Amino acid sequence: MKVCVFGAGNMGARIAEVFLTHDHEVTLVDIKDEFLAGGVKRIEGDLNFLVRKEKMTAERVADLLGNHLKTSTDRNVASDADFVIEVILENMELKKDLLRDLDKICPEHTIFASNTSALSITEMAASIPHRSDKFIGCHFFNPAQIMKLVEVTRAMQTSDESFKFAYDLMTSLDKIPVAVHEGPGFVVNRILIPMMNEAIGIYADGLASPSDIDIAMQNGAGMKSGPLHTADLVGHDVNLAIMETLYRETGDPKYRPHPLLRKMVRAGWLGQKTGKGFFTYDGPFGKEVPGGDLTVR
Ligand SMILES: NC(=O)c1ccc[n+]([C@@H]2O[C@H](COP(=O)([O-])OP(=O)(O)OC[C@H]3O[C@@H](n4cnc5c(N)ncnc54)[C@H](O)[C@@H]3O)[C@@H](O)[C@H]2O)c1
Repeated sequence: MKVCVFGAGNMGARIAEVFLTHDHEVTLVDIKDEFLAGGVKRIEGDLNFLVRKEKMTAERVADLLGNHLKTSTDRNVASDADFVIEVILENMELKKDLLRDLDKICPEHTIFASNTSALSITEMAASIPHRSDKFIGCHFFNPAQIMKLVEVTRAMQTSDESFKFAYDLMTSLDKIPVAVHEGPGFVVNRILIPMMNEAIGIYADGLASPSDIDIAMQNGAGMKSGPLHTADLVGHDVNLAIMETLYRETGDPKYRPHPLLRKMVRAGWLGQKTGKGFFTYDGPFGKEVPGGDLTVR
């Protein structure tokens, strides 16, 4: 199947990798060549890791990267796509603008998906009225090449055929799909992101260091990764956008983004992707530097 992934960032590159390693023809699209190069580098790094672990041969990696993965900065490459998934910034207007263009570019049969964390699938579907039945949320989790869950989220307009197509497609990618209806944050983020926001508040109140908050939740609540490490992995711009969506959509003050989360975004301390968040990393997407807990409130 021909798959176009829009957005070569944190999530898009890894979603492209999942399709690639399951024998689809993949085109990764972003607005700048440097972003595409960064995405391809991450895919290459993951596949070479599999070679070192003897889970993939070097020949297969060369074939996948050389013959089955393309990159482009031109939206028109989606003109023969069977499936497109948008993985661009968490901004409704940007997403709608892309979808309206793709609606004109793609063939009639193309199924459209969004990897949005919390925005309305129904509102996105409504922006492409004559194809809204073919629009669905496929919410992968971070890191997408490893995490099994995909929330397959129906817009009010999504047809049963499109839902079944997406659900079966996710199963064929060795993912565990769950069926979800439209709602801010869907299932996981409605629980997870406010919990991270609370962890940020606990730190800002001076109760414990970032490391100790995570150790507490790992060993007291059975979490594999603590809330602040997870928040750094997701990216604080994404966390803030999700909290704002939950707050705006529900009007419930329990979803108010913590002011420190806002400050982190303003400082550009977005977590792993910029090399600094509640922990310090040796560069963008780098390894954690021991003892690098945030000390500013
Ligand atoms: N970060 C996470 O843990 C996570 C998890 C699940 C879902 N998501 C969702 O996935 C989406 C992307 O998040 P991310 O963390 O990968 O963001 P990111 O900032 O790492 O990447 C976004 C990419 O989209 C590109 N882009 C922007 N406009 C574009 C356009 N018109 N066409 C093509 N590319 C464009 C940007 O240049 C950037 O490379 C968001 O909707 C986010 O909510 C994120």
